[in-house]
Amino acid sequence: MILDKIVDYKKKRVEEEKQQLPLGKLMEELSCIHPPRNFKKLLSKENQLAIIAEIKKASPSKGVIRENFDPVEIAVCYEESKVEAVSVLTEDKFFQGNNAYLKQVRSITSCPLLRKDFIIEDYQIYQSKLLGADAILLIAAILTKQQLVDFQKIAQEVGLYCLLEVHNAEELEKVLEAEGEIIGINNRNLKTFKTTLKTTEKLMTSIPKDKVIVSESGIHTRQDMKFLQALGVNAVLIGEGFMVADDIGKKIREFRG
Ligand SMILES: O=P(O)(O)OC[C@@H](O)[C@@H](O)c1c[nH]c2ccccc12
Repeated sequence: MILDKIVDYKKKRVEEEKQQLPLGKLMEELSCIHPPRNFKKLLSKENQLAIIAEIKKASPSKGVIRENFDPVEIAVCYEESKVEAVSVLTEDKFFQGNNAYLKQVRSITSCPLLRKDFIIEDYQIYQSKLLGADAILLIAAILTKQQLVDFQKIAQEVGLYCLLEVHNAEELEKVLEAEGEIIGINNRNLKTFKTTLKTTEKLMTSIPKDKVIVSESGIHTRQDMKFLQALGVNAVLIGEGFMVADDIGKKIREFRG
């Protein structure tokens, strides 16, 4: 499965990164770090579907999605369009992201930033903070319940929100037991890459009302937005839908209606 491949590569990649900047040094640099921008509050506005807009050049299923890709230019556009938060893909092999994008984007926007990557070790959490993230993604499919608990604790200590991602009932149960507060439902089946908003519809019913719910992937139209809003979702995470647009600002206005 693709996730296994990504995680194998990630393990090697993190080892290289540790060589370049060992944990001890990284922690020293963290001592004078930014307070987080309030990711959670911005996603839980009443009567409004919040948008987390993603900066994503490529994906394993689609290859390159946006040829003329300038992360800073996209971030400026997202900010001008007043999205609630921005997600920056930093995974370099399968999504053609880069850690540097996060740093660059932070300096030019005041939106809260989600680091979109495959976190499998403590090291990456501290690194996310140093790169300028306000929130990190924790993917239940690749982490144990204990890791979800431990990683959330570290994130809280350094001042990072966590978006806990699930795509089936077992993963959701694990995330609820780990007491995640912001839950992302990934509409993409990671084996077939197919997306269906029914995944959100189905899993939503088992999530307590006090959680913030984000529907992720496969959101392509104003209709999709309306459907999710009617379900009571708090926020949507959209990558491709914006990345394929020539005029991203116009696309966002269209989605908002
Ligand atoms: O481009 P889409 O279909 O709008 O999807 C965005 C986002 O949900 C997707 O990029 C994503 C969801 N979970 C992930 C985990 C890792 C990498 C990427 C993702």
